[in-house]
Amino acid sequence: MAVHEIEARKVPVTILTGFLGSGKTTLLNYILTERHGHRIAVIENEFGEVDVDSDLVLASDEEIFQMRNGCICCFVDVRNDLINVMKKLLSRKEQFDHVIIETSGLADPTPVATSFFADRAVADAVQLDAIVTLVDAAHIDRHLFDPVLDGKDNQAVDQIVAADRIILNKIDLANPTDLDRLEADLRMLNETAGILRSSYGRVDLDTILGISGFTPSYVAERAKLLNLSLDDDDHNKHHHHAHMHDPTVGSESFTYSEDFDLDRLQAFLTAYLATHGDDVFRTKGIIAIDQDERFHVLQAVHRLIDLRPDHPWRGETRRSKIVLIGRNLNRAALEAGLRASLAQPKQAVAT
Ligand SMILES: Nc1nc2c(ncn2[C@@H]2O[C@H](COP(=O)(O)OP(=O)(O)OP(=O)(O)O)[C@@H](O)[C@H]2O)c(=O)[nH]1
Repeated sequence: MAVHEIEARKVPVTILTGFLGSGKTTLLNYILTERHGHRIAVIENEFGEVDVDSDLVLASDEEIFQMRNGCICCFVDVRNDLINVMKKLLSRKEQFDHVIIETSGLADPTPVATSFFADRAVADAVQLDAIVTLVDAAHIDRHLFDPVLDGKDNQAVDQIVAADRIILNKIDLANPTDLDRLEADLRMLNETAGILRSSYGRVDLDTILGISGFTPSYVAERAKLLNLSLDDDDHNKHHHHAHMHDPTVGSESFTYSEDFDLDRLQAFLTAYLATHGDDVFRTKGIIAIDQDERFHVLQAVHRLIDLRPDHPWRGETRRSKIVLIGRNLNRAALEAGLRASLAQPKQAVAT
């Protein structure tokens, strides 16, 4: 069999990355609902203890695997899980023809990419199609030039450096001059990746899927920079010294079985983020609102809040989940504010 025929049977894998709130799930939903002829399996990984993302991904026929026990790029167990999920998927190869891995917003995609090469069976069966990095045009500056990370590993930068395609998203929130300047900054970090612009992730999918944009030698190069060995055992030994996330970033999650008062919750979040919005990178939630049949979806990126009704609760347990990710999160203040925003304030069930 010719080499190109063997190559042709490999399953393409796209790694979808981008800082917290840059629009990964929005793009994923767009991909999953567009008619593009691909049958896609999705593997998701998120940061934060309570799973909100799976509620935010639209129901579809595609397979969605959740990996929640840590950041995909950071923990060896999770990366082994990734290989196991991939092996499980590959045993049903006829059901899909493309795999998308959505990384957590705080992941460096390079170790995720290297994990494929660490397992021979997986390496033989899949082909990394591209690392696609979403960039939030309205908020990326504060992360690229984050003074707290001066001289340290910066995931927002890592994600751009590793990209084969960069999608400059949320162009509706920036003016054309800023976009041009931003694009020039991105070009300084990554000289070769194609840069696309979008609003709500709406790009021509042919420009991001099935592009064979990934260059394996680059993985080796980046792995070396990170002091990551492609050999599994070796990697386990050195991993913790090689690559750590920004240790100043953490998450707080809350679960409530009582309903919220919409106005009070909106007022509390607006006030909290007005004061702490520099430090709170991301807020997400699924919220039960008093006297409302519909669950509400809470999305905030720094101070920009979006809290809106979605579908009626169906068979699910009516219960709210909220996750905040950022620095200096004051759990006690958050809990007090959230509890005071319940329709009938009671004891909170913290997770
Ligand atoms: N104005 C505007 N908002 C957008 C755009 N794309 C996404 N959003 C909003 O930005 C917020 C975050 O989008 P997500 O798709 O959840 O971002 P994400 O990268 O998956 O977030 P994490 O999973 O936390 O890393 C949501 O409120 C989206 O509706 C856009 O192009 N313009």
